[in-house]
Amino acid sequence: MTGEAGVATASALEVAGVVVNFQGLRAIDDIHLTLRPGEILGLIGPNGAGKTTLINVLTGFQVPDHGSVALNGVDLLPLKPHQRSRLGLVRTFQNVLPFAGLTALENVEAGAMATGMARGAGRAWAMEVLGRLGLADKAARRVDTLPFGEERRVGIARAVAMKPKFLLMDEPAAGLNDAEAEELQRVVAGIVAEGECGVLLIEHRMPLVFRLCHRIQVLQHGATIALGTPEEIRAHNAVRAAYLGDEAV
Ligand SMILES: Nc1ncnc2c1ncn2[C@@H]1O[C@H](COP(=O)(O)OP(=O)(O)OP(=O)(O)O)[C@@H](O)[C@H]1O
Repeated sequence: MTGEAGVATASALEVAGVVVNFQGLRAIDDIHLTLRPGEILGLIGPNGAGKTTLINVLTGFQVPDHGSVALNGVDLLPLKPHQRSRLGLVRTFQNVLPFAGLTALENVEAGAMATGMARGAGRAWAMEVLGRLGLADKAARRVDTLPFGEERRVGIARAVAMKPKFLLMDEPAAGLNDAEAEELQRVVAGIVAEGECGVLLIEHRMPLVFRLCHRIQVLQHGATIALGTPEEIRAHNAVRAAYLGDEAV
């Protein structure tokens, strides 16, 4: 949908015609992407395809040379990272949980407070989010004493406490064992089902991506080479040749 000023107004995160150059290297080459509420969109591609650079464009850590990024019709490019997260664009990091010395509850509370909630309401909301992610009985534990999979889930809980409209997940399953990855899959599906938020999932574990995502967008050398349902991507010859190889998905 297009409004009077030619700005997209649909309820979505919309990337149009984004280009990023690094000293002669075109890291992102005319990317278009649409993420809707309630949708899990996988972003996959070989190392160096441009996935992290695109996330940095979305979150405001990389200024694109061309193109536009809009959230529910609001132009994000003039906004700073914290302003974008206030609008509901929230990111989880691969291996970073900055408050390792704090409890699970304190970490998730930090996410709640970032939305501007008062302390009491923030604590209650943080407890609710911990409960939703199966971590209620870990609230008082310092995160650096938790198993790796639970520590990772606390990081996701902190992002969920920020009430994202769109959640950007950068390799959430990296380093998890199979049981933890399966639990993560349930958690991500639950976040989308309960919160009506949309998830952009960057992940190298293909079985997880193909089970979880509604649509998958495949990047190579900074450009989109395929976009479709998991079934369509599985059957896509160029994707198999470029990336999936013999991996069973
Ligand atoms: N700050 C930078 N300066 C110069 N080149 C960069 C910079 N950041 C990324 N690149 C290059 O841009 C290209 C895209 O990198 P990017 O990290 O976005 O890929 P990726 O798909 O996230 O890869 P991976 O799966 O390994 O994380 C690569 O060729 C990379 O070397």
